[in-house]
Amino acid sequence: MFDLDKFWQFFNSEMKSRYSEVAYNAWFKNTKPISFDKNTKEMIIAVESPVSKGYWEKNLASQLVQEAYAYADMEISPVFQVAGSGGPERIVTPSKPEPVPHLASSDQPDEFTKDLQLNSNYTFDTFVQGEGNKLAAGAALAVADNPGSFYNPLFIFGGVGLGKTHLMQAIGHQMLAEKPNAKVVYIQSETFVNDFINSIKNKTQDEFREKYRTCDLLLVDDIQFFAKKEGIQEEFFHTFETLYNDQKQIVMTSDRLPNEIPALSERLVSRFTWGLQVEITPPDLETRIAILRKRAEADGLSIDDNTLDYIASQVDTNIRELEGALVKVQAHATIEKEDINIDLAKEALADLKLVQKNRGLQVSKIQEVVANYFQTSTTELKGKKRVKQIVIPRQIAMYLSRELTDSSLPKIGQEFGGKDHTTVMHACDKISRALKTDSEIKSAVYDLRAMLDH
Ligand SMILES: Nc1ncnc2c1ncn2[C@@H]1O[C@H](COP(=O)(O)OP(=O)(O)OP(=O)(O)O)[C@@H](O)[C@H]1O
Repeated sequence: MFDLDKFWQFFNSEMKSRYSEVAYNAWFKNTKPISFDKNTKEMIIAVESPVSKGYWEKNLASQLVQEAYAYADMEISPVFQVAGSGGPERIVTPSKPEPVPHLASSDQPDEFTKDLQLNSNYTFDTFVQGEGNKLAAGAALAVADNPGSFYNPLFIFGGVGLGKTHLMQAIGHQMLAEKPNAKVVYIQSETFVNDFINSIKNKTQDEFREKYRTCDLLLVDDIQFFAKKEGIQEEFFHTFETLYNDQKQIVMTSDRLPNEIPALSERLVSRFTWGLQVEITPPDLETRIAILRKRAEADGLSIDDNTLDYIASQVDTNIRELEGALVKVQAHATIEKEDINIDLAKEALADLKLVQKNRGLQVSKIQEVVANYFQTSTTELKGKKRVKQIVIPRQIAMYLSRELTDSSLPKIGQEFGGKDHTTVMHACDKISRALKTDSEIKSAVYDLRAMLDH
């Protein structure tokens, strides 16, 4: 009798030994069998996202079929279904079983060293996956596994300090680990701009083109700086076309989507969307703790769970700052000659709390919290619907934005889908008055302030 759960356990342990941890987490961990029909041989498997489905169908289904045969002489015909909604999908995975070796930039062949400044810490092994980044990590792995074919270009976007550069460079490390002679070019977009300008000044355009148009992997960080630079965009367009047509991989990062980059030419916007665009969103508490734990381990620090939890709860939007908080605690412990514990962490980070408070909230954060509270969406808050269930939350969100941020009325209007500042003013007046007469609104505003910690 074929036992589906047992077979899946067997298959998973096989895959665990064959794939790196990152790849395993990305492809297998959340994939589950649903049913097997012994007459039709159909095995239904739930995968996390459409991209995962595509990847399984293209790259992993055959392994599953082989393993079923190896396990029970069983022929199966896998069918993949997407379970739940996965958000902006994209996925992952190196087919090479070995973990990705680290390669310090000093190990690069001479011809690349002048362009290549890969940070040796930015590998897949050191990258912690969590809710906010697993699709991006998956996509990066898929690209590292199949450069130039799977998702080209790969466009990683998201807020400051969330790991975009780290992931992008991890692709570079993996390519160099597998093909040490590959030509990997990693640049900040400003470097491209400067190189281009210099090449015109020095009449070295041929060298410029040679550098950018003949690489195997081009990694361009913070591409939003191409905004409004027509000549650069024109040049980059040709670079892109050449690499793309030669099936060379292009990876870009940005703080926003291509169509949100001011005055980015239509043809670049369209090309940037040919491959895959994947967002990294801020890490949840669990991921932040995991990042700190990994970092502490790497630094040989022993920190108990409560203290890690405390530090992770102090910085919630930027991993660079999260790492900074750990460094601060570490420094404090050295100066005070004490072990790291929660009291010491509190002392060390006391001023961080102040800074964070003074820095104030973002309107977007307020919108998110208000939308959640009233079980609506930020899109509705920014929209035009005039029904009461939306109008009240929208007005409360405007009121709190006015009260708790430094944003001007026009700026708030803008953040609410481009509304006029008089609309914001009206909302603020209305909620101020309601606070005196309407107990429901009063308690909602009270709760929301508490949630926003203000
Ligand atoms: N998931 C993660 N696991 C481990 N470290 C991470 C992770 N995400 C980010 N980091 C670390 O956080 C720091 C900031 O990451 P990175 O520079 O890649 O962010 P970024 O999104 O490119 O930021 P920016 O928008 O400023 O360019 C780096 O030290 C990086 O190693």
